[in-house]
Amino acid sequence: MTEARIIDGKAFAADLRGRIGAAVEHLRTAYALVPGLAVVLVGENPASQLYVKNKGEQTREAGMHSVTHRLPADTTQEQLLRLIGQLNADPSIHGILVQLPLPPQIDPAAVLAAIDPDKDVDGFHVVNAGRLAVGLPGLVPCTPLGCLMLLKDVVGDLRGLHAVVVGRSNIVGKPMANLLLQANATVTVAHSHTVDLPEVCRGADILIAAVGRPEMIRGSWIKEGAIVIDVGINRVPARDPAAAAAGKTRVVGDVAFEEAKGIAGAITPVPGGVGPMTIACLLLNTLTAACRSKGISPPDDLTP
Ligand SMILES: Nc1nc2c(c(=O)[nH]1)N[C@@H](CN(C=O)c1ccc(C(=O)N[C@@H](CCC(=O)O)C(=O)O)cc1)CN2
Repeated sequence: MTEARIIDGKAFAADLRGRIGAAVEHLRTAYALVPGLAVVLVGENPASQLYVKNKGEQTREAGMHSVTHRLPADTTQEQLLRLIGQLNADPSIHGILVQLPLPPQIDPAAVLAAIDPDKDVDGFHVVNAGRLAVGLPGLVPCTPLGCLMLLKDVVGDLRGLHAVVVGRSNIVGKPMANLLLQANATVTVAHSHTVDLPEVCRGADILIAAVGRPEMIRGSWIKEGAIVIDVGINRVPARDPAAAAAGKTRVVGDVAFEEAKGIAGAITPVPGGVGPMTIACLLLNTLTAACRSKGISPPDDLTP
């Protein structure tokens, strides 16, 4: 039995960010255009604080204009909507992202609906969801876009392959299914009501795990040679009991990696797989939004 190829999302994302940086430099010299990204964080969720810090750093490293708005946890929906209105009207900002989750007094649907769809670099606005569903150019959610890039790097052509997406969220599962359909895969979307989920998964040439449940997908659910893309990022107690008792944690995916790697043909690790692609694709979407705002074609060697 051969071990699966480990798909190095961290290296792929670093290379993509380098290519985005080169494209940004070209935009600056050829068109005097500097793509700008505004990230809005409400509250003090520690994981969100880290993601937002990384987004700012990586945006600047790519040569883009970066603005971060850190708002207190008791910010009202009205205050947040006012800020979004200002960012929509700001010509130096081509991409707007509101970090999720939001505090309970704020309705995320109302906030996402307020972002100009052409600046919606998260791709969460219903206009962009609709564009993706009918195959029109729009902005595509970053995590599924990153998964598609990794998949295409491993298999090239997805035509006719059976892809099973486990999870049907608006942020990952549904856009992922639409992207796979566009790539001519045969797509099954499985969820909490699916009958005999292990058997459904065993039918997959490509298995996308996006359920948010630590190590739920076992090795025995995977077809030999399948490509497994693990979107899950779950914090569980550290392996060492003393460390766990001291509150230390580790990150695992939705797939039982140690079991799966002996069966799959290729698999993304957690951490270091899909996660780093999310921010790289955010930069890509910002570049795309900036180009479109000036009627410039985005460089096609960057898109999957
Ligand atoms: N507005 C948005 N909010 C959130 C999104 C999003 O795409 N848009 N996604 C997640 C958080 N996220 C980016 O915002 C994100 C998550 C994980 C990673 C990452 O690189 N993860 C590392 C491991 C990190 C760890 O150890 O905790 C990895 O997988 O290697 C990047 C970005 C929710 N909110």
